[in-house]
Amino acid sequence: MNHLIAPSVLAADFANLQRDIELINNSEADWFHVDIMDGVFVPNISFGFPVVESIARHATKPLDVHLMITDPDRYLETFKNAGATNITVHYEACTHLHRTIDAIKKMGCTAGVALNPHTPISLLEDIIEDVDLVLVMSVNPGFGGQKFIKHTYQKLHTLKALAAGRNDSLYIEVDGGVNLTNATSLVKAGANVLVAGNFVFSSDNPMKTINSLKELDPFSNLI
Ligand SMILES: O=C(CO)[C@H](O)[C@H](O)COP(=O)(O)O
Repeated sequence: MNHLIAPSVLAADFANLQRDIELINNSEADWFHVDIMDGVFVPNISFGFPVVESIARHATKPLDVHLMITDPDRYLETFKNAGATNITVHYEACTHLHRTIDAIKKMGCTAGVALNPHTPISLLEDIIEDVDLVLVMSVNPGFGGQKFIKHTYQKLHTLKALAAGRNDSLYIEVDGGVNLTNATSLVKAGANVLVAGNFVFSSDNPMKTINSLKELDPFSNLI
């Protein structure tokens, strides 16, 4: 699978949200990454259902919704109705992860599980076949613009090995501090979805930045 790019709307200009949505629509990005923070699971609050509905109304690409919230089961259906294509919940926020993943799929969405930087890949041993996506957090969740944690490379290798032969269509997503310096190495380590927020929207030309991330060819020098 060629790698996908999911610009994080968290770093967009909320006063010009429609402009930034159109920018993503017209770029080579594949998905919209939509971060939901509740101020409890993470020490920050982002935005809620009306904003997700507005994004969905204007977006021409799938909405990849990352729930950084406690007890996400309460809101799965509301996010689906707001326009989510993929819903990712945190391993650390779920008591019955298998049930939650099942509920997301039964609604017709793809289902992802996110891991905080301290949470080992090995904990996915008994659920790797059931998820569509694993989101490896490469910063502690809650804020954009943080420094990339290098141990992520090791986690991507471990995840790729865990999924091999058991879930070969798995989306392996990396989120936090992604930029043009580490993107090639991340794809080589196993990531096939790159989330980028600040690197895109703080750049002089966000469209060009998205397209540069997409046009990387990490395997071009391999026979
Ligand atoms: O989930 C997130 C924060 O919890 C963001 O998606 C992530 O941090 C991306 O932002 P940036 O690319 O600016 O690091």
